[in-house]
Amino acid sequence: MTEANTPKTKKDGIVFNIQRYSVHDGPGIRTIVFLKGCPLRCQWCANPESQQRQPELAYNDNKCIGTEECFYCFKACPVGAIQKKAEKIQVDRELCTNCGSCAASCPSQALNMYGKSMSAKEVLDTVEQDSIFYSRSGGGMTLSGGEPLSQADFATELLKEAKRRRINTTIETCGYADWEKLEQVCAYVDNILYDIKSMHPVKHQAFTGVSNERILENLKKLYSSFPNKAITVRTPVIPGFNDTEQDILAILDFIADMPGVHYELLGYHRLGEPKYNYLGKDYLLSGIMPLAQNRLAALKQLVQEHFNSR
Ligand SMILES: C[S@@+](CC[C@H](N)C(=O)[O-])C[C@H]1O[C@@H](n2cnc3c(N)ncnc32)[C@H](O)[C@@H]1O
Ligand code: SF4
Ligand code: SF4
Ligand code: SF4
Repeated sequence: MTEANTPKTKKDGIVFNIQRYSVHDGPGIRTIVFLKGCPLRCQWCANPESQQRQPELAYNDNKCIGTEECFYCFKACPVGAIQKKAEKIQVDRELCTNCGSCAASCPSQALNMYGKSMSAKEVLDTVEQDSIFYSRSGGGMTLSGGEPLSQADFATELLKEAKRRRINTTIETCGYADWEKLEQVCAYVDNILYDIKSMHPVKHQAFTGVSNERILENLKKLYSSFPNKAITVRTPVIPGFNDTEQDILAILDFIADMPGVHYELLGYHRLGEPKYNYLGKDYLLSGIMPLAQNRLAALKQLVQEHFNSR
């Protein structure tokens, strides 16, 4: 491992991106901190680089200047995982240990590491650079990922530090974690964005790798344990998985006895698709197009009418 990828202390976390000036994922202008690691494998996941907990190597063929020009990566790899392929390279993922040496030697950033070790102070010092925007817009820091609860202790450190610096906090979570971890983290969160991807346990298992039982149970506990927190349940609408009226009505039914909980639909997008290729992974939904605007609008209308009739 290179120095940047080696946790400096036990308290450090693995962060793969800090995105500034976001107007999604919480109120106002926000800085999104993306933590690595997730127990789910949603087939549509826009952040495949988030799923594995440890830093991992990405290779973008388009940026490689060619093995005739440099081939520094070959010399840097201690395990022989890099070979020539049509004047460029290929990475043998079976051999690769994600040590990062090749990425450090690559002059064109064709090779890159997703994820690096950071302390809570380092993260918050970056987040705080935008505090002027937060105070004007009601924004703050959002923890995302990956699944922030898979680094629950680090997430708690980040949130505590944000609170100490009077920064508003939001978390985006799939809700799949031990209840104690969810409870621990949410104690320091102002807004909770909580995904319910489907009410159907078998479909949920098939498309995300886990059943939805624990997720649904955790939402009930969250609602009763934190009556004053702002909770928004969200559903990414994925064609062929959960894009029927019945799918959405079943979720609305589940949250019907949780007054005050907001609900939002997110349109499926394929912005993450190229990253699957960089990681040597297959994108299983490559033939699936985003939902037509009018179908998504009709589902949003359904949600609106449901709330109006309550
Ligand atoms: C990347 S996830 C991270 C937080 C957490 N792991 C979760 O799934 O809620 C953030 C949000 O992006 C949504 N999302 C992921 N991939 C998507 C895609 N291809 N299209 C639309 N929304 C997507 C998720 O449903 C979630 O609401
Ligand atoms: S990250 Fe993988 S391919 Fe790159 S030097 Fe390390 S082992 Fe070799
Ligand atoms: S070091 Fe980078 S640019 Fe050079 S051959 Fe390897 S991947 Fe291509
Ligand atoms: S739970 Fe979130 S981060 Fe994890 S695979 Fe699904 S969409 Fe991606």
